[in-house]
Amino acid sequence: MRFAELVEYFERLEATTKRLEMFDILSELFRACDREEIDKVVYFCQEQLLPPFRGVEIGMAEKLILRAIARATEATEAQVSRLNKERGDPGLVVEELLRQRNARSAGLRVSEVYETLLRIAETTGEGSVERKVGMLAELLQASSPKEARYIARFVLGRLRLGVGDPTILDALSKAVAGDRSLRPELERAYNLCSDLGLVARTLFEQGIEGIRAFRIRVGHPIRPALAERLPSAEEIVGKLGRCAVEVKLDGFRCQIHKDGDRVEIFSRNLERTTPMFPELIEAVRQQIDAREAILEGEAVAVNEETGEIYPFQVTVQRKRKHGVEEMMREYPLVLFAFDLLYADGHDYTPESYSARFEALSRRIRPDGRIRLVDRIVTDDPRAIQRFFDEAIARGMEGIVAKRLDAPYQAGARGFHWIKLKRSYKGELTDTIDVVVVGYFRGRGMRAKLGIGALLGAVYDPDSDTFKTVAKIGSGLTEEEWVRLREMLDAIRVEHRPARVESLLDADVWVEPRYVLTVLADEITRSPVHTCGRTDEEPGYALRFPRVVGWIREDKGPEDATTVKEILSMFQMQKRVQLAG
Ligand SMILES: Nc1ncnc2c1ncn2[C@@H]1O[C@H](COP(=O)(O)OP(=O)(O)OP(=O)(O)O)[C@@H](O)[C@H]1O
Repeated sequence: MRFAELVEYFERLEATTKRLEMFDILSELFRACDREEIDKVVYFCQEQLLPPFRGVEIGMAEKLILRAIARATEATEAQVSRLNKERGDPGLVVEELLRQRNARSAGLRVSEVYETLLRIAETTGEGSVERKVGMLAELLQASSPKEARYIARFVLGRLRLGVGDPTILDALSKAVAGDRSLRPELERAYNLCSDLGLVARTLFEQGIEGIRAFRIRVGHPIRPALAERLPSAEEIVGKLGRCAVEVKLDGFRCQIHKDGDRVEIFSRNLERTTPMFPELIEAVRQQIDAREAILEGEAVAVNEETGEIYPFQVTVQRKRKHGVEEMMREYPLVLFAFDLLYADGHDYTPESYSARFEALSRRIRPDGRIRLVDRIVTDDPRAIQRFFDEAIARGMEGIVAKRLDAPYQAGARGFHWIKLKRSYKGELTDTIDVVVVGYFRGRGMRAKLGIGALLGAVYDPDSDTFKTVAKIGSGLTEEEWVRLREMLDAIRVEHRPARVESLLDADVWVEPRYVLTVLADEITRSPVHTCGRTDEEPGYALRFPRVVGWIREDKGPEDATTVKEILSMFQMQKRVQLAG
C-alpha cells in the first residue's frame, strides 16, 4: 500500500465523530492491506512503531523536528519556528511549506516510511541527533505535503486518531470474516502477547488457525488478570466458598520474564520497567528455580531491620526521585510473588490457582528479595475479617481473595480475584479511576486559572467507548489546576473524540489519555451523564467527586474504571446502606 493511501484513511478517521464509522473505516483499511504490511498499519493506527513493551521510541523533541522540517523545505529555522508558533502544529507547518514548493510524493510505500521511522528510533549514541534529523528531513523531502503532515505528527506523538484496541480487533475480524465473530479469539491471542501487530500478521498469514494456536512466550508480556470488588468478608465467602486470601500490597505490579540469565520486568500497563529494578533482576537469577519462567508479584520497599513494609509514597520514589542506584541503597525492594504463569515449557495459565501457587512456592529458593505473598486459605468470614484487620494495621491496602479452582484470566477483571479495601467512612468503598475527556473553563476565581472543572469518563470495553460519569472541580491546588490545564491543552482536539459519549458539551475536548483517581461520597442516578444510560434509564454520576493524588502513570485510558464496575459498585453501595 502506498503511504498516500494510508494517509487518506487517517484523514477520514480524524474527521469522524462516530465510533461505528471509525470501525467501518478501519476494516476497509485492513482489507486493503497485504500480509507484509498489516502489522505496520496496525502499529500506525495505535500511534506506535512497536508495542510499548519493546521500549522503542523515536526520541525527537519538537525542536529537532522543526529543524528537520527546515532542512526538508529549505526554509530557515527561524521561519519554521515562527510559522509553528502561529499554527501550533508542526504537521501543518511542513504541509504548508511543502505545498509552497509544489512538492510531490516520491510514491512512498507504507513499509518504507515505517522502516525509516524505525531506523530513526534505533539510532543512538554519539552524533545520533544529527543523523536522526537528517533521516527525517530526507523522508519529509520525499513526501507529499499531506503525507508530511502525518509523518510529522506521528514523530511528535500527536497523530491523535483516537482508535482503541478493541475497535482494531473488531475491524480485523470484519476485514477477514465479514463480521465481528473472530473478536473473542483475536482478543485471547492479544491477551497472551500484548502485541496487536503480531496478532494481525498471524491472522493474515495463517488465518484463524494460527490465532487458535497462539501460546504465551517468554519476553511477551501477558495482559494482567484484575480483581472485582465486594464489600465484605461474608460476601466474599458467599461468592467463592473456601478461598485463598492474600494481602493486597501497594507497590509496583511486576510481571517477570526469565529466560536463562536474561530477565525482563513489565508494569501493570505492560511497559518495560526492567531498568528500575536491578536488585530484583539479580534476585530472580539467584532464586527462581527454572531456566524459563513468567511470574507475577508486587514490589514494595521493606524496612530490613523491622521487616515493615513502607507505604506506597516511599516505594514510588524509585520512579520519581534521584537515581535508581541511590534509591536501591536507601529503600531496596522486595518482590512478593503471587502467581506463576509459565515455567520451563509448561503453561500454567489454564491450571487452577491452587496448582499455580503450589508450583510457584516450589520454584522460589529461600532467603532473598523474592518471597511468597502472605496468605491464608479459609471458608470462615471471621478469619478473613481478622486477616484483613491485621493487614490494614500493617499499612496494607487490603486483601485480595482468590478462587482456588480458577485459571489465570489474562486481560480480564472477574470474580476469580476479589479485592476488599479499607472503607472510608460514609464514602464509597473504593476510589474510581476516571479518564479526563475535556474540561470546562469555570467562573469567578477559577476563570482566572482557565479551568474550572474536568469532565471525567469511565471505560466501556464492549463498545470501546468512554462514558462520562462526573464533573470534577475539587481536589487539586491552584498550581496543579494550571499544570493540568497546560497538559490538557497539549492534547486538545477540535471536536468531541469519536469514542467519547457525552451529553455535556465541554469547553475544551481532549484526547482521552490521562487517568485520575477520584474519591466520591456515593454513586447516584443522573440524567446528565452517559455512564450506564439506556433509552429508558438515566445514567450514573459521582456525588462530590474530588481528585486524589495526581495523574496515574501506571494506567492508560482503557485501564480506567469500567461502566460495569460503576454499576456493581452502585449495587454494593445499596447493600451496604441497607445493612448499615
Ligand atoms: N496479592 C495480590 N494479588 C494480586 N494483586 C495484588 C496483590 N497485592 C497487590 N496487588 C495489586 O493489586 C492490583 C489488583 O487490583 P485491581 O485489579 O483493582 O487493579 P488496579 O485497577 O490497579 O487496582 P487498584 O487501583 O486498586 O490498584 C494488581 O494490579 C496488583 O498490582
